[in-house]
Amino acid sequence: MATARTPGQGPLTGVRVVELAGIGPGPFAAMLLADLGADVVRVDRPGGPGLAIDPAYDVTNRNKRSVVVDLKSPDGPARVLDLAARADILVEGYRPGVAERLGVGPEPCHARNPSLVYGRMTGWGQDGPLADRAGHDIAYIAPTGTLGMIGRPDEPPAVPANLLGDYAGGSLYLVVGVLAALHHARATGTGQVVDAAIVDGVSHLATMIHGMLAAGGWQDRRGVNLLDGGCPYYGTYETADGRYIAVGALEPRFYEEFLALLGIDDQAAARKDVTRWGELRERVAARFKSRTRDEWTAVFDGTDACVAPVLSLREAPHHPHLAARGTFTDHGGITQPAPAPRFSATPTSVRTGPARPGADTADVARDWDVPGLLPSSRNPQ
Ligand SMILES: CC(C)(COP(=O)(O)OP(=O)(O)OC[C@H]1O[C@@H](n2cnc3c(N)ncnc32)[C@H](O)[C@@H]1OP(=O)(O)O)[C@@H](O)C(=O)NCCC(=O)NCCSC(=O)C(=O)O
Repeated sequence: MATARTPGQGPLTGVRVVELAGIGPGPFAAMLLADLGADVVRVDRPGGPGLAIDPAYDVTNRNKRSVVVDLKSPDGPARVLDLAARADILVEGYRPGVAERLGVGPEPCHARNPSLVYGRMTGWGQDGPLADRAGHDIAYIAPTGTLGMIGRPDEPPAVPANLLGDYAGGSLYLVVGVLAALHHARATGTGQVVDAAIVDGVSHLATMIHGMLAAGGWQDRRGVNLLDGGCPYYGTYETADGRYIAVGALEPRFYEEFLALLGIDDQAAARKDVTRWGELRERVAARFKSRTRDEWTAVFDGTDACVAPVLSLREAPHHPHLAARGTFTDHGGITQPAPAPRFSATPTSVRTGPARPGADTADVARDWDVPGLLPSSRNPQ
């Protein structure tokens, strides 16, 4: 019998993923795989993970199904190994050694399924002096140099929520890694362990900056460089209504269009003359202060001046361009980002809302042929 949560749709249709529930980057990586059509079974723990939000609003569990397995019960590990035996990819985000201690580490999984891709998501990585230490996004990005490079020169580093570490440096690298390893496993029959550490991924994101640093084109401090707000035609400005507008007019022709529309006609030479950047910044700031954000947005609308309004999260879905593309979607009464990227032959969508812990046990037991997941078979009378 087909169910409302039957997986599918998207380029990863037919790929089976086991997610051992954790917080932050692991669940988001598994959501990405689910968005792309994989059959993701989240193994929730009794009582849920530490920082869990209300499951009904935990949108990073959309497009997944959930079973609850107590890995500390005598038969718990065997249930997860049964799932791993039928899976292409497993994702876990415990501290190093925890999965091994629970009996679901790479060794027993590969003994059951040699082609399994075993993806490990952590902040510090599987080895190194800090591997066993607890942490969160901000502590992982701090030593990489990336936290220190964001913000104004005379203020503390700006905190980029948990987007940079958990999701960009963490989840996205895990997903790239497990899909690359899946490609290898399909070609050779050999699985492997993918060690995705936020510290590695975030450092890797700064590759171009390190090149500029080596070339003398980037100073090793924040807020004084071309792309970190140090440049007057690449940054944000306050408008008359206390909101903000963003400018990224780097190339000469875009810079000239920007100045012309802003109403400044004597600063063309300032673009390449750093000694004039202070004056240029003041002139630009004064102009932007003279009208509201939305008035300036209308001025630059339809031009190549590379200017855009800084919107809030609630405003974003209503931006005309994002609305036209359907960048956000509504599912179950929750406005949320639609799956990305987009595929011409295998379109994706939000198929189901957040999986409720344990709600799909019967369906998964049947579809994956793991009857041991069912409570009755665990406790035969
Ligand atoms: C986040 C953590 C610091 C949380 O630390 P801990 O609370 O000590 O959890 P651990 O991962 O070390 O261990 C998980 C514990 O749960 C138990 N466990 C796990 N799953 C189960 C199931 N299914 N059943 C029973 N018990 C379970 C497991 O045995 C461990 O308990 P014991 O056996 O009793 O030890 C750590 O998981 C971690 O470093 N993870 C990797 C990096 C990471 O995800 N960082 C947070 C990113 S989120 C973020 O940055 C942000 O939100 O901001």
